[in-house]
Amino acid sequence: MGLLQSASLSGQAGADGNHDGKLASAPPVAASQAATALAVPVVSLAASEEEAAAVLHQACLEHGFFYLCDHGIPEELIADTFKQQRAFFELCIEQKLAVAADSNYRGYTPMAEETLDPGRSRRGDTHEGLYFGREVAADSPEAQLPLHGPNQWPAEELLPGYRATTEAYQAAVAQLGFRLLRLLGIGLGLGADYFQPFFTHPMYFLRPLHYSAERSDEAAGLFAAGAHSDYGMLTLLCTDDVPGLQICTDGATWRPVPPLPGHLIVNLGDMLCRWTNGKYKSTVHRVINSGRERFSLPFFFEPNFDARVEALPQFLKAGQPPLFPPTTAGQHLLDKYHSTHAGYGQAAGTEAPAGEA
Ligand SMILES: O=C(O)CCC(=O)C(=O)O
Ligand SMILES: [Fe+2]
Repeated sequence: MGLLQSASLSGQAGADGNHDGKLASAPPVAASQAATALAVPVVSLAASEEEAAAVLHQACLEHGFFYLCDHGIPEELIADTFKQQRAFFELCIEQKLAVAADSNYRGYTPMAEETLDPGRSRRGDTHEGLYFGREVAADSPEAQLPLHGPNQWPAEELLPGYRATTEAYQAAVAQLGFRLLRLLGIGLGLGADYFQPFFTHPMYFLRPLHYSAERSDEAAGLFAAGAHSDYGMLTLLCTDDVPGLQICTDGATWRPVPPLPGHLIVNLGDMLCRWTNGKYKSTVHRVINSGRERFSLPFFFEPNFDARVEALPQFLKAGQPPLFPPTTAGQHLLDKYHSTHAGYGQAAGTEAPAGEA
């Protein structure tokens, strides 16, 4: 699919919500409505930066979700990365727990450890996952920061090629993140390099996920991934061919964003919403499982730990306070990990950081 096209998707009404454009607590339950078609824009990286930035800007204003094509990550690398993740998740629990998430929250998080929508869930989400951040040597001064340090890799003898493949995919998708940063700067009229200084030591995380085949049951409070907005700047998501991702853009209806072969799904996180004082959308989404096992590869692209995230002056109306209090990228991430990961406080041995309003 080329530039300026959009994928028109019709959806099934599900649990309903109310996303008010602010950062996402999950939408409250409301009456069901019939779903209408939703056009998800497609940004092509084969177009000029100006053209691509214009489509991206529109997508960010509308739903904060778009498909990305002509992204340049080889199909074979994607296929190998999924193959390696499947092999990891097929290991027995003891082998997986050998790389259990450490004090930097890097490593394995078991099934149901995460509850993305604690208000509505009765059990943890039906997925297990792994966090791999930007590799930081244990003796680097950066390793003093929360969430920073060496990654934990399964033994090479156990999963030959796992680390090399996963790192190659992570490097490729991180490069894409930097390309999208340029488009964001152009789209906002701030200049292609505007966001670069906030990403000199980015906190990015590849998070291979495995969803069990257990059917989601909204009434019973069981979700594959509960309703949430993403915490960072951008999420670049690659999924297998099993649908499940849904977004709520109108406060009332959940609509599917199905996988499209050769395309990544990109969505904005909270930090862009904060920087633009709500002008760009960090849209609530979730994963509903209809009975098939599913694998996905979200890549969370986040600014430097100490990057200050606050509304840029051009997005403030005279005399009006910003919608969100200022924070830092690191603080926002820690706040979110504390509220959604059962293991975070324990593994980290940290005190809960001061919450934000
Ligand atoms: O697996 C998916 O399709 C989405 C996952 C997601 O929303 C997340 O991990 O934040
Ligand atoms: Fe998400």
